[in-house]
Amino acid sequence: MREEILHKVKRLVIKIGSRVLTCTDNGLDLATIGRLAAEITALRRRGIEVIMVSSGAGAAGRKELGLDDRPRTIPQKQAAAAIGQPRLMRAYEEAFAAHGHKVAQLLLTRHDLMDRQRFLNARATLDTLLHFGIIPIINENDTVVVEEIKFGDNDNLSALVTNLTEAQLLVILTDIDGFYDADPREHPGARLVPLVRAITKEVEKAGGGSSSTVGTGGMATKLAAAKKAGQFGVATIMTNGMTPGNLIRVMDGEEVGTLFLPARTVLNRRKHWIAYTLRPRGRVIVDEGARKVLAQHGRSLLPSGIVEVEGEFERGACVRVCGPDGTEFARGIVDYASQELAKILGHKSGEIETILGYRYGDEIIHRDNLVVL
Ligand SMILES: Nc1ncnc2c1ncn2[C@@H]1O[C@H](COP(=O)(O)OP(=O)(O)O)[C@@H](O)[C@H]1O
Ligand SMILES: N[C@@H](CCC(=O)OP(=O)(O)O)C(=O)O
Repeated sequence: MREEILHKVKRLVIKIGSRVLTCTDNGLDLATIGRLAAEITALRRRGIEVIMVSSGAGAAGRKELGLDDRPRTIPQKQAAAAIGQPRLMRAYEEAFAAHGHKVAQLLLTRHDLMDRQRFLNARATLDTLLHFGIIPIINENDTVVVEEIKFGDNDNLSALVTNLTEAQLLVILTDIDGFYDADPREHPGARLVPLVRAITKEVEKAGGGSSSTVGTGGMATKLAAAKKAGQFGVATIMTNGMTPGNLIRVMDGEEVGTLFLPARTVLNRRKHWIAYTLRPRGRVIVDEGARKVLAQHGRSLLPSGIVEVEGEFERGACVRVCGPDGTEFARGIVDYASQELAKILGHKSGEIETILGYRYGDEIIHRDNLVVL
């Protein structure tokens, strides 16, 4: 199975977690960075293009602020990242230069991938860098990012980068050997799972938070990332980045870490973007009949099936679609704003024009703009 997947890999996204890159006292671990640069160089020699998503800016900077533990406020976190990011890049630059390779920095926010034009600009930049044999190193633009436009963790960002770069594999290097069937801190008998065929609710339940003072999101965000990548048809392999040679072992097809297979039904780019890149602005609660036809028969959402609208949003916004019990089961782009929906919900499509005095169409969310999760 691994061989089949690895055989097709021409372009690879490697995500490296903060703990892998830092010493216990929070400074950058230059020896590890040097070793990873050597391993990545070996992959480049095999003709594989590598895009890195690297954490570690915050962890590398917090020592300079005299903080032993996690920064407590958002400005502290942003200040730590502002100090740490150039240090991190300098460390990579020097480590790769020793092997004759050049690196480049890209700092992204969710806005950059939500907006088609920015997305295409980022893609063109990455393609150009790869064309010139330069290794792009991506991180979230922590110093400017606000809640609204934050990815929040580099696991999810790395999954979106596989889409941006059309890579064939995502490798997540972290501080643990792979995915365990339960959070190993709470369950000492937990076992490593070498293969995950599908990221089911049960699998998600086993994914706990981070155990280190530098990591963000823990296993939960890694599972979310593997799911996102999987819905693009991209497999994820997660392994311990602190173990020398593991990256090479993974690419040699050895059974290290956990392989997450891609989903059987892959979402097209537009639907993936709706489901995972856009940020939902509100909720639309539908009745059981509407839930059924949307979820099972792939129909569009009509006003008659809507029972409640929550939040304020414009026409063209992304919203969560929830069943009568409030559970989200789909996401989509609305053709009507929340204020318009409040007037037409529960009515037949034919009544829209009479109620509003105009109409954009019969559907509230057209099936082309609707993703069942
Ligand atoms: N089921 C699980 N399997 C493995 N690790 C888990 C699990 N649940 C929670 N974790 C925790 O997730 C941590 C890795 O996530 P995190 O600290 O965010 O690392 P990174 O900095 O690499 O992103 C592990 O060290 C472990 O403590
Ligand atoms: N952008 C942040 C890292 C965020 C993050 O996801 O960290 P991690 O869980 O260690 O991959 C930084 O560089 O400090």
